[in-house]
Amino acid sequence: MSAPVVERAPLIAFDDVSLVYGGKVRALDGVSFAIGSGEVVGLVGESGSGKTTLCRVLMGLLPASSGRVTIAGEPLAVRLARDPLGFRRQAQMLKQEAVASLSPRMRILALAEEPLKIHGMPMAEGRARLLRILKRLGLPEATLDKFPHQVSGGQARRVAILRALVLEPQIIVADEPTAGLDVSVQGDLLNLMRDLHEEFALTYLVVSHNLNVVRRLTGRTIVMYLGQIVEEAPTRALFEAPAHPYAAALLSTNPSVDPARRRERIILKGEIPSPINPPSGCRFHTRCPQVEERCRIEMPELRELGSGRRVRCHFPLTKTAAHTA
Ligand SMILES: Nc1ncnc2c1ncn2[C@@H]1O[C@H](COP(=O)(O)OP(=O)(O)OP(=O)(O)O)[C@@H](O)[C@H]1O
Repeated sequence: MSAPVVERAPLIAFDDVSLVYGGKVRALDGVSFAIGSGEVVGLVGESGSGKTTLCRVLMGLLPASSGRVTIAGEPLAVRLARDPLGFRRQAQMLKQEAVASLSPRMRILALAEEPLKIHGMPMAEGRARLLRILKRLGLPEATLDKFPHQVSGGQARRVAILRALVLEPQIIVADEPTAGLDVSVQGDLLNLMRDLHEEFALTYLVVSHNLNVVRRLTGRTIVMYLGQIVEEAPTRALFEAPAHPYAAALLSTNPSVDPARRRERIILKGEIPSPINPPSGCRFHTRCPQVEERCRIEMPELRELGSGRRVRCHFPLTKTAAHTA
């Protein structure tokens, strides 16, 4: 007799999640996705598409207006009520501003120990872990005696990673992890993040305007437009042939090193509309290069297209069309 199949709940699941600010700004609108333990998922979309809001809901900083967020099968609201500090350890956010917000009067050692104190973790054990991670991050021990302004941008970013990793998190939400760094330092940081993912068995959600960051780091990418997921696909497949016209336009702005893959840049008309008064039908129809009558009236569902791809479009691009778009 074969063993019963045990369905494991995904580590992170959003089920029809909406978030409305102040009763009228619908920043997230029916967002559903799942991230399995150990996955590295990218989140892209232009400014105002709802990426930061999604991260804040995931981190339990904003309650969803409707829908359900679950962490390993448990509703996030229940988890936060049951074990708030446990969840704050389990899910860490790496923000670009995290470095700037480090207290300038505290030495790096005190800054790195601060999360351990806040979480009441045993100091001796925590410090041993801190030193181990410090070394793994390629930071000399002398760094601990310095103040934040005495280290380079790349090192400061590592200090922020150190502060997150001492808490032994499982989930890392990285918001623009390489923004503001020199290109060579960016590459090092991405390599480091990739190694840490393996070594610390982390699950990443990577938010970035820099599509190359997402391409290098992630296995799957979610594309958002005006509070909705418009496409989700394995990263490689998405970059090769986006199926949603918005994804195609967004990715066409990314310079490809491979001339065979270079596409013509698709320039979208106008700005992203306001989520206070979103367009009827497909949210993207006001800017879509191949809009049809149906798109103005009927909102497309997020449909499975096979091979792990979901697309919210009545007329998804075929592979050939995407290449010649
Ligand atoms: N506190 C708030 N109150 C009202 N509206 C808000 C608030 N925060 C964000 N918004 C609006 O919600 C929408 C989504 O914003 P969000 O910051 O999540 O987008 P984003 O994709 O993260 O943008 P960026 O890439 O610029 O960070 C935008 O229209 C924004 O103006």
